Amino acid sequence: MTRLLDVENLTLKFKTDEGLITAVDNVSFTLEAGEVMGLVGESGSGKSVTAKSLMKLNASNAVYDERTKIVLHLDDGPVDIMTLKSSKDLRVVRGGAISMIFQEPMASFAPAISIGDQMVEQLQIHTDMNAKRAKEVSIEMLDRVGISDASTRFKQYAFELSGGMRQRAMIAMALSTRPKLLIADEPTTALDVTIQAQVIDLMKDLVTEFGMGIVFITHDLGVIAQTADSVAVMYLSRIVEQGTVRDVIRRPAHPYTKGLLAALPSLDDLDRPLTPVPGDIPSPLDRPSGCVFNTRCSANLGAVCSRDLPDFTTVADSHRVACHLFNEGAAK
Ligand SMILES: Nc1ncnc2c1ncn2[C@@H]1O[C@H](COP(=O)(O)OP(=O)(O)OP(=O)(O)O)[C@@H](O)[C@H]1O
Repeated sequence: MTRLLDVENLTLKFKTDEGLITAVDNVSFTLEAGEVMGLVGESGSGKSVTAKSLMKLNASNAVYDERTKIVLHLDDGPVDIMTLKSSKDLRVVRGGAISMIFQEPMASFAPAISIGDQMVEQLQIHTDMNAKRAKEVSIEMLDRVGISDASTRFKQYAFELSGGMRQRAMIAMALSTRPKLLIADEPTTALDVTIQAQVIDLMKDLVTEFGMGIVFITHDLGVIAQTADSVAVMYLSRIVEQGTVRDVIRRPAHPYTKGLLAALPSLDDLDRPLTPVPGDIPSPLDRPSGCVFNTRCSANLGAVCSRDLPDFTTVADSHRVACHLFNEGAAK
């Protein structure tokens, strides 16, 4: 395994008129080349902000804590992302070593420029290819993601493609520069299930072929079970559980992860009622003291949960959980 990414103590607040919003709090994880890591959690838990931090792509009201360390390991040495300041420096990672795909592919394509011209332009910014070679590579890439008649599609505009095809074209554009890290933010949520399965299979093939790492963001643990090697479960800006997908899905430890799994439909037991996690995520301006999940937790132990932030406890190999149920030394 080759280490691709180290994220340590990522902490980010947004300055707003109402006060400081803690969007990401003390998040740490690592990613190896060829690994798919799922980042899962309900809306507002901090998944997208975490992912955008890897390229320092958050809005200008973002304030990173000085302990935040993000290091991307490239062939010619490590890049300390937090030290990159100018947009020229950041170009090394933005669209170069790191690419991002989104739920809505229209956001990636300019409406009045053909898909091909956009792919060629991106390749010319990030590589030393000439226009002829960039065109060849773009058409090869469109073909590689399963778009038939790629040279005709190359000349078309995003609105001329179906939803599934647009998603594939976006993946082709994101991967044409051969990024080391792909950030996929809910890439299949808007697709119907058949196309969703095809796009997931495609991404898995490409990880193997290109040896890149993927951070796959979704609110759906079912998609993570199909796609990822490891998973980090986020709730209200913090990671509450992380480990291999196998461990976390087979033996979930945190009451929140258990709740997310209980909310998934099961084809084996159609009579089992779906039980959504009760309650709503508190406002980030009004964060609970102690464990961030204590206001919704069915296993709440009382004072300790609303008073103390739980440390991580290792429950198996790389499987860690931040919950007082596993904190033997905690005064309850
Ligand atoms: N520019 C900003 N200014 C203020 N708050 C922001 C800004 N961007 C994000 N936030 C807040 O940061 C928190 C985390 O947002 P984030 O988009 O990462 O959540 P998410 O888990 O990706 O949710 P979703 O699945 O809805 O995208 C939210 O409370 C959000 O409102």
